[in-house]
Amino acid sequence: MKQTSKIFVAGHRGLVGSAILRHLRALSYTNIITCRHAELDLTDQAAVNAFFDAEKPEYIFLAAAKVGGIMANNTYPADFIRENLLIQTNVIDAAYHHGVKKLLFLGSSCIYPRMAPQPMKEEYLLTGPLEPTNSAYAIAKIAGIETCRSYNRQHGTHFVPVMPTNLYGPNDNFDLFSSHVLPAMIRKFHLAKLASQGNFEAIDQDEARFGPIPDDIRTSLSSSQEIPKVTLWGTGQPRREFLYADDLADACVYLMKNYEETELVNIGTGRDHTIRELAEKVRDIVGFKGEMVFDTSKPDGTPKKLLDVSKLEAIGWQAKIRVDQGIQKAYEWYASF
Ligand SMILES: NC(=O)C1=CN([C@@H]2O[C@H](COP(=O)(O)OP(=O)(O)OC[C@H]3O[C@@H](n4cnc5c(N)ncnc54)[C@H](OP(=O)(O)O)[C@@H]3O)[C@@H](O)[C@H]2O)C=CC1
Ligand SMILES: C[C@H]1O[C@H](OP(=O)(O)OP(=O)(O)OC[C@H]2O[C@@H](n3cnc4c(=O)[nH]c(N)nc43)[C@H](O)[C@@H]2O)[C@@H](O)[C@@H](O)C1=O
Repeated sequence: MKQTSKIFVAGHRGLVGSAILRHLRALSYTNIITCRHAELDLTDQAAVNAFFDAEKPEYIFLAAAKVGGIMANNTYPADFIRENLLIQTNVIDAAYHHGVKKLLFLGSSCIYPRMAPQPMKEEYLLTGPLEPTNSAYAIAKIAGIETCRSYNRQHGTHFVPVMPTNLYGPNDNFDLFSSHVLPAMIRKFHLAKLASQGNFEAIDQDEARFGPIPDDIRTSLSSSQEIPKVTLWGTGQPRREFLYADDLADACVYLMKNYEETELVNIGTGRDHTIRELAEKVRDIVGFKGEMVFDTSKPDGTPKKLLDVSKLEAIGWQAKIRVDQGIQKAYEWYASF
């Protein structure tokens, strides 16, 4: 991939796509193409083909997808499987027909079996049953891996599936129903801190910027003189691994330039934390002084998800941003609005 190559970043306004775009610009790539969802719906095959006819990209980062946390996945499985199958199939097929030199397909660590041995190696794919809260999304992503492999085998393309762990950073989704855990914690602790300071104007501004605050959280923030409690989901015992989006972007560009094979590669840090430990870190970084409670009526999901990153390290890449530094950066981004 040269500085002047024509590079399509699909999903450039999301968490991952925006980080890849920032990274490519910082590295002085000059010929990057993007298209907003409102102008190009990637589930529409004819529209995707017309876009490729007009733009003729040479390299693609496929970071457009229907994405969400445990509750969104568990509530809308039909949307997750349908939209992801359509987006990835349309883009991968158009990439083949338009002679794209290399494509990186973003999968997810939820492709591995729920009870896979830890840390999870690439070869554990399809060795056991999936986690039920996100099986529809996981099966779409597994189909994406097999689509890349099949086009490579039949057509000699160079389409590479990469499997990132849980991600966070600027342009994350902070909606308290559909987000992942880290942005949800940042927002819940921040709102509770504002309420404990009596800063209700800032809470209204937060709602205007990041979307509606659910009624139960609103009530806990507005009513009393006491410091509100922050309610988190599940038992707090599941373990997750977190990678900052800019580290992921660095890994994706590194693999695009240096990985000549086509088999899938995990992208993570190799370290995990319990949800409770993570909550304590976020609470301290935000500076909230009150209590947190766990609502065990909400699902835990997979008990433990930690990627084996030895393949990635052998290719020459390692994560650089520690989780406490990353949370600090993500909180600064969120609180700057
Ligand atoms: N976030 C995470 O923790 C993880 C993410 N990943 C993977 O990384 C990739 C990117 O995820 P992430 O950045 O977090 O997700 P985001 O939701 O932040 O971004 C997804 C982007 O895709 C766009 N998009 C969605 N549907 C369409 C469509 N039909 N046509 C055109 N554009 C569309 C969205 O646009 P709009 O917002 O306008 O709809 C958005 O810009 C995904 O493949 C995901 O599976 C993997 C592991 C973990
Ligand atoms: C990236 C990955 O993301 C999803 O899987 P997940 O890792 O289970 O997702 P999550 O980030 O939403 O939750 C992680 C853990 O955190 C707990 N938790 C506590 N309190 C909140 C909370 O307030 N919000 C959320 N969302 N979770 C909370 C929650 O109960 C769970 O135990 C899949 O969509 C999957 O498809 C996928 O690829």
